[in-house]
Amino acid sequence: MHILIAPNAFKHALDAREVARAIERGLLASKLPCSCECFPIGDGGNGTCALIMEKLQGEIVELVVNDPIGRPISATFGLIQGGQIAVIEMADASGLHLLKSNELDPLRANSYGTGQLVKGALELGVSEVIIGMGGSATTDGGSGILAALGLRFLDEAGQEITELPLGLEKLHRVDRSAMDKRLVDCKLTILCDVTNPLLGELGAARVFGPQKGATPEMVGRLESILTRYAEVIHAETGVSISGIVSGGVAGGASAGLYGVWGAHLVNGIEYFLNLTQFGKSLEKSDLVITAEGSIDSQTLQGKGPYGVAKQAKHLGLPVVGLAGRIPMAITADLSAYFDVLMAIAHGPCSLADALPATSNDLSRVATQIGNLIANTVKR
Ligand SMILES: O=C(O)[C@H](O)CO
Repeated sequence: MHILIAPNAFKHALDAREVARAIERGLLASKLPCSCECFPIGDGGNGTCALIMEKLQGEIVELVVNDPIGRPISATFGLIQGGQIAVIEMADASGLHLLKSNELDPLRANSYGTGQLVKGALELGVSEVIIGMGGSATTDGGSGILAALGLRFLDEAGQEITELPLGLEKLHRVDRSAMDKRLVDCKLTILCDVTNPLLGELGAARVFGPQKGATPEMVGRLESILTRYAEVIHAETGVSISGIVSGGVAGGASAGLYGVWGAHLVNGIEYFLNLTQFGKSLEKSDLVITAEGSIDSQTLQGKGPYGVAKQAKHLGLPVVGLAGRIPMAITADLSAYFDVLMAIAHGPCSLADALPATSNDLSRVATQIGNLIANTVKR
């Protein structure tokens, strides 16, 4: 039996590669004679571009850029297709993981460093930029990225606003005249990790602001800033960004880049699986195991395990989903994609106790699955 192991990362516990290895370890320790292929996946968030680079064997370029709160850090981007396409991971320069909890600063954290990476790629003459978005520390609507590319944010008196995103409370208009001219001929594709819109109850500030340190008062201010930002971009470009699907990705950076640069917003996992030719590995497999910290109805909104299961089901393959948390009742929607959905915990425990046990839990459950199949096949 050939088993394809295609998990996402378990946030705060293991990256996708480690998850895959833990499952593989468990299967190989079982009674099931099997071969495994580890195919860790990414849906736009942390680690996605590193996995793309690994699969496509791209060239890595290193640059010193600003982190979300303006400190210099070393970040990388990748070049694929003979240097024609740059692959950038927003979290590399602007990620939440770069800040300690006492450094979170949602009104001032910005995406300027990601813009510096884009500029670095343009310097090398790329004709397309792919940005994996998600896992960001910012709620600046991508104003930092756009500022690094020459967009000027002006107040009513025509003074340039440099403190992003807080200064955008006074935003009156934007000036595109000094923007990098190379953007015109460069395609931008954004791999989106969620479908949330820029504004409103399900928007970037309300849903993701709190995990970036925003208090309820800050969430309100960020929502007003993004509302004003959307109005000003609309006035300048004629493009409405307030309600577009996935406009709330990475603090609204997807929306800002859609409005000003004409970015193509795509489902992160689908794009990832196509780019890395996941289908070829599927064709060789008898069973697929996917996993993520949590698998529930949200997963079906386009998250990693859903993308994997969808393609596997298209070929009629059985799919096992492993997660730290699953719903009490498995709905028909979920069972249409996951033949078996299992929580991996070894007993009732707090998240703090569960996280360090993730690797062992995954291996133990994988061994159980392997043993079950081995015994079933024997009979
Ligand atoms: O970066 C973020 O805000 C979240 O991952 C959603 O995109």
